[in-house]
Amino acid sequence: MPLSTYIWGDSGAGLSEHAWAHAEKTGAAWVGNEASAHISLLRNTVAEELAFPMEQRGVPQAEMQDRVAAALRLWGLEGQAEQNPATLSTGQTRRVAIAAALLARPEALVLDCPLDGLDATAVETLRRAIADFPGPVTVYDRSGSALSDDAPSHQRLLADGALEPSPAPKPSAGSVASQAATQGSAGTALLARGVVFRRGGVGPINLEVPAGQIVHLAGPNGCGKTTLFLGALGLLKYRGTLQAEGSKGWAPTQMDQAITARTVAEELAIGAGEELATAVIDFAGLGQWADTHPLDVPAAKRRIVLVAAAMVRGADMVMLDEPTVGLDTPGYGELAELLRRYVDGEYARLIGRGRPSPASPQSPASPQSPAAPTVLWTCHDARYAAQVSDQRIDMAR
Ligand SMILES: Nc1ncnc2c1ncn2[C@@H]1O[C@H](COP(=O)(O)OP(=O)(O)OP(=O)(O)O)[C@@H](O)[C@H]1O
Repeated sequence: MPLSTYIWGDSGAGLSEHAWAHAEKTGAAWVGNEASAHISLLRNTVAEELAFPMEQRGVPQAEMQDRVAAALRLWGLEGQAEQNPATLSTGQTRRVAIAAALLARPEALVLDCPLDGLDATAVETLRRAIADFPGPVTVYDRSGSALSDDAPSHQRLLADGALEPSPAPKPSAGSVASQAATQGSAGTALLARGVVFRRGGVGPINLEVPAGQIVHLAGPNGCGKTTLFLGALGLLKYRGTLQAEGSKGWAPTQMDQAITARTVAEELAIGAGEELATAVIDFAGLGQWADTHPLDVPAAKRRIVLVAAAMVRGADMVMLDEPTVGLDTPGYGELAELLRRYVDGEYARLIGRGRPSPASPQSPASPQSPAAPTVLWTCHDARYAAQVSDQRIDMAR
C-alpha cells in the first residue's frame, strides 16, 4: 500500500507528541525521531537485535533467522550483523530501528522524521518498503522530503494541534547560494593521507579540505565521516597523516546528549566565557532563548544552539555532523545563512579576530594558521547541501 498520509509542521508544533499519540490510538508500530532509543541494548549483535521483536512474538527460530538475514541484506547491514548495535553510525542505527519495526509485521506504521541520517540508498529502500507495506503508513516530518513526493495527502500540524491540508515545502537554502566561483584559495584546513582508523575499519582516507569555504563531506552511511571528525579532534587513534592545525569547533549529530547546562547562555559559555556566549547569541539570533533550558528549546532552534556552540570560540574550522537533523523548513534557511556568514568572517570580526583576506594563498599541502574560517559538514540531502556548500568531497566506503 502506498504511503497514506504525510503530516508536517514547524518545530515546536508538537509533531513528535502527535506521532506518538497517533500510534497509540491506532495500535500502529512507531519509530520515533530518536532512532537510538529503539535499540534495546539487551542484545550484543545487530542480528540479535533484529531478532528481538520476533522472539517476543514466538516466531520459530528458522523463520526468524531467514527474516533477519533478508533484513540485513535489504538494509545493507550484512557487514554489521555481528557488530554491537550501540556502536553503529547514525544512519545504520536508523536502518536497524526501522528494519526491526518492520520485522515485527505490524498492521500499521507511524514514522517520525524517518529520513534523518539515512543516505540516498537507504531512502530508496525505505520508499520501497513503504510501498510494499500491507497497511497504512503515516509519516511525520518537519518539512517535505523524498517521502512527501509519494504521499497522496499532506497535512500541516498547527501549533493548536489542528491539522489542515497543506503541501509540505521542500528544504531550501533560501537566498544563500554557493559562492565557489568567487572565492580564492585560502590554504588547506584539513589534510588526510592514507588515514586508517581501527574503529570500524575506516580508511584509507585521502582528502584535502580547502580553508575559507563551506565544504560538504559526502558519503554513504557508515563510510567514516563521523570517525574522521573525531580523528581530526584528536579523539581517535589512526595510522597515516591527518593534519588540521588550527582551532576546531564541533557539533555532533545527537543534540540532547551534547547538552549539559541549564540555560542556552550557560551552555554556550562552556569553555568560552560569558562575553563570547553573548556574542554568539547575537550572531546566531538566539536572544529569545538565552535564558531557556536547552532541552525546552524547539528542536530546530536547539540545533542552531548546537551550531552556535561549535562557533562560539571563533574556531578556524567548525565541523558539523548532520546539522540538518531537527531542522524545520525555516531552519534550513537559517542554517544556510549562519554557515555563510561564519565563513565570510562575520563572527571573527564581531569578536575582534578578523583575519587576513582569503586572497593571500598558502601552500595547499600544509595546513597552518588558516587564513579564513572553514565549515566542514555532513548532510545526506544532496540537493540542499549543494545549495549551501562551495565544494563537495566524497568519501567512499
Ligand atoms: N564505537 C564504535 N566501535 C566500532 N565501530 C564503530 C563505532 N562507531 C562507529 N563504528 C563503525 O565505524 C564505521 C564508520 O562509522 P561513522 O559513524 O564514522 O560513519 P558515518 O559516515 O558518519 O555514517 P552516517 O552517515 O551513518 O552518520 C561504521 O561501519 C560504524 O558501524
